[in-house]
Amino acid sequence: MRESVGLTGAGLRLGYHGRLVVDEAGLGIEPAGVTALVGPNGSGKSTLLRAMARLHKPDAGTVCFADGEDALALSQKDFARKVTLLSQSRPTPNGVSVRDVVGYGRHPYRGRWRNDDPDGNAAIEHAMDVTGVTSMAERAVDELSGGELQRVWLATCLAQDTGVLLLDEPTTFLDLRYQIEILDLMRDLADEHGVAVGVVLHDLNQAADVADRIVLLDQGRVRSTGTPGEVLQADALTETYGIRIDVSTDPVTGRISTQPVGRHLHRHVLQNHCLQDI
Ligand SMILES: Nc1ncnc2c1ncn2[C@@H]1O[C@H](COP(=O)(O)OP(=O)(O)OP(=O)(O)O)[C@@H](O)[C@H]1O
Repeated sequence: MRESVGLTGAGLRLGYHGRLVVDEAGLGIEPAGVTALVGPNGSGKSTLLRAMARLHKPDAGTVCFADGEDALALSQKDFARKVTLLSQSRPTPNGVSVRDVVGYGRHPYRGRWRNDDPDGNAAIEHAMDVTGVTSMAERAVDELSGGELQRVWLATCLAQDTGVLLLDEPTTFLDLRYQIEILDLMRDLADEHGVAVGVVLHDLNQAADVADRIVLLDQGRVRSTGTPGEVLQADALTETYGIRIDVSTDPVTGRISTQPVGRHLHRHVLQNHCLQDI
């Protein structure tokens, strides 16, 4: 992996067609760490992450590397050597093999000739290996399932070999095994390779398990930033999501878990009461 210096957004105002959807947001994606962005639908998570990846032009604010370098001023190629984004949806090319799609990740290192990139093949094979797609390397990507395709796009990002890795809901479409493997992979990249990982997650428990820091967005504003224990507070979550959310911490492991309480859960309470009455 390339050396990461982290990526910081400050005072970001982001909108669509004059409608402001993110206001004065700050976001630090620290090196050797995982920063999770959480919040309700429409709170601005994807827009903020896309702005950090230069895919959404801010109306105001800055995006800089931690050494002060202005990320918005770099050439496309230089930026792509430092930052990559796994976005929520990408157009699926027809008839292109998995290996070739993963190879797209090497575009910042390629000049006119393929042998301009001596590390390319090893990076592609490694990315396919850690995402479990090597066995489908010769298959066309348009024939894959949603979860298989998600892993191929993740491999493409990993092949890009950047110090900053941004992921927008990477566990969507994935079965339980691959959800957990992607969380493990994020941690390994941060812990062993110093990568600065920024990830949008809907599952607050996954965020609590994997992240060093959590940023909670509420209607386009950063409501709180801090460790999982600091941000995942029952009152703040209940207010932000508009549904009762209980939070508990395992006294032995310290693991935090959040439990949204819906009406359907009353069924279990009623059943238990009935059983006790028998
Ligand atoms: N291309 C677009 N054009 C106009 N408005 C948009 C566009 N994309 C998003 N928005 C609006 O911007 C706001 C923030 O959307 P965004 O996708 O950033 O939220 P999010 O927190 O990622 O939501 P979700 O959890 O549903 O993915 C929403 O009100 C959304 O309707």
